[in-house]
Amino acid sequence: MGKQAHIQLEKMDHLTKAIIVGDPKRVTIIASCLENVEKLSKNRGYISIKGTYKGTPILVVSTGIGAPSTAIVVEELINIGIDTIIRVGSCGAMQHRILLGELIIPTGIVRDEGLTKKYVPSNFPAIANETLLNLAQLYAPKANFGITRSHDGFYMEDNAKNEAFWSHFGILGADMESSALYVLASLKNVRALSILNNVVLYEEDLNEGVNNLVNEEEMVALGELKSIKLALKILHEVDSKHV
Ligand SMILES: O=P(O)(O)O[C@H]1O[C@H](CO)[C@@H](O)[C@H]1O
Ligand SMILES: O=c1cc[nH]c(=O)[nH]1
Repeated sequence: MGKQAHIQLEKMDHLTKAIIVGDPKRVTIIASCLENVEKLSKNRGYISIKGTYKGTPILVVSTGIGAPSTAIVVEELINIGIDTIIRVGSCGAMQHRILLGELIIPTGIVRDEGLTKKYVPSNFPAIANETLLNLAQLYAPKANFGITRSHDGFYMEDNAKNEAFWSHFGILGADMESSALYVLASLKNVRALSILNNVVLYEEDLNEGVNNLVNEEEMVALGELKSIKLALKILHEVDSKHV
C-alpha cells in the first residue's frame, strides 16, 4: 500500500510497532526518550516521528482527540504494516482512590462512543491484547488495571451523572479514544493496549484538571513520563507479532 491519506506515511522497513498519543505535544516528549529520531510528517495535526528504543524501531503518531480521528490513524497504521499499537494517553479518574499521575490500564472498556458502533454491534467487547497486558502487569504492577469508559462528549451537561453511574460499577477512568483502538485492533487482528495517565481526580472540575496537564503540573508530568517509559519497555520486550 502507498502513502496513507491522513498520516502521510507508507510502509517502512522493520517498523511494526507504534505508539499513538492524543496530544501532538506528547510526540516531542516521547522523541526525547528515543535514539536516532527522525521527523516524518505533519498533516492535519497528525504528527509522526520514528526512532529506536534500545535498538527497537518505534513509530510515534498523534491522533488528536476522539474516536473517529483515532480510527483513521489506526486503520492507516495497519495499512502500512504496524501490528502492535500502544496508546499513551491521559484520562480522568472515576474512583476517588486514584491519584494524579497514577497509571490506569484498561483491561476492557465500556464503549460509550459512537464510532465503534459503525464497525460492530455494541455488545462486542473492547478488550486489551493479552500479551501486552501481561507485560504491563509485569513491569507496572502498581498501575490500576480494570475496566474504563471511552466517551464522545467532553462538555456534556450530564457528564457528572454518567460518571457517577459508571463509577458505581467500579469503572476506573474515562478517556475518548481507547475503545476505538481496542475494537479495531481485535477486528483487524493486531495487538493493542492503552496506558493512561490520570490528569483529573474523580469529581474534580474537568477543565481545571486538563489545564493542569497544560501547565505540566508535577505529578501529572511524572505520570506522563511513567506511561511513556512503560510503553517503550513493553514494545521493546514484546516479540514481533503474534497476536
Ligand atoms: O491526552 P489524550 O491522549 O488526548 O487523551 C485525553 O485527553 C483529551 C481530552 O482532553 C482526550 O483525547 C482524552 O482521551
Ligand atoms: O476526565 C477526563 C480527562 C481527560 N480526558 C477525558 O476524556 N476525561
